[in-house]
Amino acid sequence: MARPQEAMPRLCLIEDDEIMGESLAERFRLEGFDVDWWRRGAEAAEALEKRRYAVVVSDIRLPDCNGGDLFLELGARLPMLPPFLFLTAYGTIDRAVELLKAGAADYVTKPFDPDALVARVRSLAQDYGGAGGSDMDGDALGVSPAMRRITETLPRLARNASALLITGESGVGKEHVAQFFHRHTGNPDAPFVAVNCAAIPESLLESELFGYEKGAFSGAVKAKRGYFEQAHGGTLLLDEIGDMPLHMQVKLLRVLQEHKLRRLGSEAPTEVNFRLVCATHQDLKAMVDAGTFRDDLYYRVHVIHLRIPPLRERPEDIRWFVHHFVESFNRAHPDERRRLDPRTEQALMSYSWPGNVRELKHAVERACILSPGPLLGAEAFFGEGLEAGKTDESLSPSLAEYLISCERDYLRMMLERHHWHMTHTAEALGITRKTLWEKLRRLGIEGPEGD
Ligand SMILES: Nc1ncnc2c1ncn2[C@@H]1O[C@H](COP(=O)(O)OP(=O)(O)OP(=O)(O)O)[C@@H](O)[C@H]1O
Repeated sequence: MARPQEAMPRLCLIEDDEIMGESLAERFRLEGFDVDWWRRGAEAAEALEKRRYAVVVSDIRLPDCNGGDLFLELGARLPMLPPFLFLTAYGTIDRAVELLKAGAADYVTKPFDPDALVARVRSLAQDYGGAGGSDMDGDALGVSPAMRRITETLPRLARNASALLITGESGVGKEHVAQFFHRHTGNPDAPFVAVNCAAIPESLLESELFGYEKGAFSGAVKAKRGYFEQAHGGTLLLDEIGDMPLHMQVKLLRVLQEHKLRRLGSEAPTEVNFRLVCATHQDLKAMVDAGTFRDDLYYRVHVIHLRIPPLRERPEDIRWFVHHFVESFNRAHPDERRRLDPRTEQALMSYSWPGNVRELKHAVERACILSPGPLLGAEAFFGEGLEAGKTDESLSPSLAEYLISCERDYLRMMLERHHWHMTHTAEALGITRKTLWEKLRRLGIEGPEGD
């Protein structure tokens, strides 16, 4: 099947030299990029304002301006810039280093190895969000293969499935995915009702879910529709379904089978029809085995199961989310636009994010608010101890450096344990070989002979 158009990474090439530009444009097109080639800085600036690119490859010396000034000027004006990679001649290396400090992604010195350049550009495009197309809009769940698969599958499930089970650690985005499912059911105006089963006291759960008639119990001064009824015609999310007590599980199953319920204090049945999304961070199968979750309900809700991987298993999404949340901040605060220092990105990607997307979102929001200037440095995320130029030795190494060194040591230990067998090590770590390879490259870990 043809890949959708936006899956092709869009490259902005700024190069005035005809021979160099022609050969780069051709090479990148052959490599599967959708290339826009601009000879002048002004044309490129206009395009960068209008189109979304996955990556920019720019010469520093251009006929109408300096590529570095163009980058700085756009960075100050636009809410978000794709990664900039500069092509530098010998005499412009100092300038390229300065640009790195100002937030550029990388530079290569002419003459360069075209294969290495393609590999670097591909990795920047992937880290940033691949296509540079519609990925950053509200209808994407991430850019990792796992999240792309889920994004592609969900609309079909939403049209056909009446029940869905979403599992994953706290904060991975289970409720977000449930809302995405609901938006694609074809009736976006229908109700979406989210209930956290763990947050409702057991004694109130039945009346909250089933509703009650006036006078059904001492506090029932007027009739109330329960969550099941409120979700009628729409989607009901039962979050933390593993926390539902056994006696309520029986009642839930009956509602799912009969599509009817009786409010507390009522004899008359009320018809209810909703799509059910259950979410949990627990292992329901293990709970069935332990007798704390009913097997008949398990089979009823488990028809379609989506597992949302933790962020540490999909580092591509870390950078994508950071940009996504910075962009949200910039939209809300157009006068205080922020952008990321690439060195900060590396530290963010090396951290394991135990609180997943929720923790990352809060960290970005906090960093955007606390950062004194537009460039988000590591100190905004990890504390004042990282402030550039700080000399207090007691604050060294920084948290980011410490986290990176922990990760480096851990990977080395795992590699040694698996005799440096990449596939076995990646499996043991629960990540792909590619992710492992990228981590080794990023952390500067070489094979045993190079050590
Ligand atoms: N794809 C996404 N795009 C934007 N924001 C997201 C995305 N996924 C998650 N978030 C945000 O991350 C936070 C946590 O997400 P969510 O509440 O869906 O996680 P959860 O897995 O349901 O957590 P819990 O298990 O604690 O209930 C929310 O603020 C949510 O808006």
